[in-house]
Amino acid sequence: MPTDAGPRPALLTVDGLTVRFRLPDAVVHAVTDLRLDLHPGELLAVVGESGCGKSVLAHALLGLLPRNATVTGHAHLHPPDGTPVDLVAAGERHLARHVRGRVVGLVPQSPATALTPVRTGRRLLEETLRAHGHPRRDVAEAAERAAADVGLHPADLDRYPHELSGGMAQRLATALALAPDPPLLLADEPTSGLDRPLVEHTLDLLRRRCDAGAAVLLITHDLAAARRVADTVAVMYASRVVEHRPTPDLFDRPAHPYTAGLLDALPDRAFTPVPGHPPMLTDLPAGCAFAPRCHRATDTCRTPPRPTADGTGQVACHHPLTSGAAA
Ligand SMILES: Nc1ncnc2c1ncn2[C@@H]1O[C@H](COP(=O)(O)OP(=O)(O)OP(=O)(O)O)[C@@H](O)[C@H]1O
Repeated sequence: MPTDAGPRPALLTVDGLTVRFRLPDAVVHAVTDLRLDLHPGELLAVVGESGCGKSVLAHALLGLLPRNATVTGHAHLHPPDGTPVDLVAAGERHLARHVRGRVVGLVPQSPATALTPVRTGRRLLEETLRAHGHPRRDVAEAAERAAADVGLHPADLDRYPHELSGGMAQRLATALALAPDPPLLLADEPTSGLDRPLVEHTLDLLRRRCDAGAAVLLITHDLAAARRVADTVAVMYASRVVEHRPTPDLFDRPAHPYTAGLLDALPDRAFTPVPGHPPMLTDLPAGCAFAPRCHRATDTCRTPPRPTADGTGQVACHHPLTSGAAA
């Protein structure tokens, strides 16, 4: 995938990542054959309708899926000062000791449930900083600075998670993920529950981390947020990435009919929702999963389209919009 992030080697190379959940009488195809690179300094937004596999992708990268999940493929992480690791093959002990928090930070989608309930925000932040080697003498000051960065008042730090509003818990979770300064941050809907100024504040904070050299994978259903801060956008549909290209190209010349549909649904565009509903991930069609909703579908779409480079990025569609292919 070409990006403007320069020739630096990728920090993360995901290759054929596939996640299945076993249910008593079905298999959920949550992520299928996902391939992408993420470079230092790059902010990649992963967008798509609810249930398409975005959060499962983030959890698969951190080994945080429940026991009914099977993960295959590879996700090679190349930490700047560490040993490369395949996040899929690495065991729980390695991920817990060397990867989670330290090299890969996670802003979880549901911070209220992810925050340890018996510690105040201050204690959580101070413990996180100390666990990642921050000198004890100025840890208190560093915790307040991390809180201020996300717009939390020092007094808010003395509350327990259940005493925080949803937006405050969200900001505390963001501060906890950012505090160890990980080179890779997975931010799963980090702006949910925040009002507009705080949304922009948080997005700008993530952007600044990238500008300082970190890589951010931002999971969001908010296309305006992606447009504001992302270098590249990957569009997921029914467990697969169907289009991936630099942000301006994706917004100006979408190639996949689904991407074009998502953009048409924006209030400042046609404000028309994509017709129909996504398929059940337990019952995907053999061919293109978007075909039943697509006005361009033909018999060819009964076979699955392969991701194909088209000049500015990649699209997986038998009948891409011609404007999208124009490099
Ligand atoms: N433990 C599980 N067992 C079975 N299915 C699961 C499990 N966890 C997630 N899924 C399914 O995997 C699919 C992808 O879920 P995921 O949470 O990644 O969606 P998403 O794109 O992040 O949506 P949202 O924006 O609503 O969070 C969904 O169909 C979900 O129901």
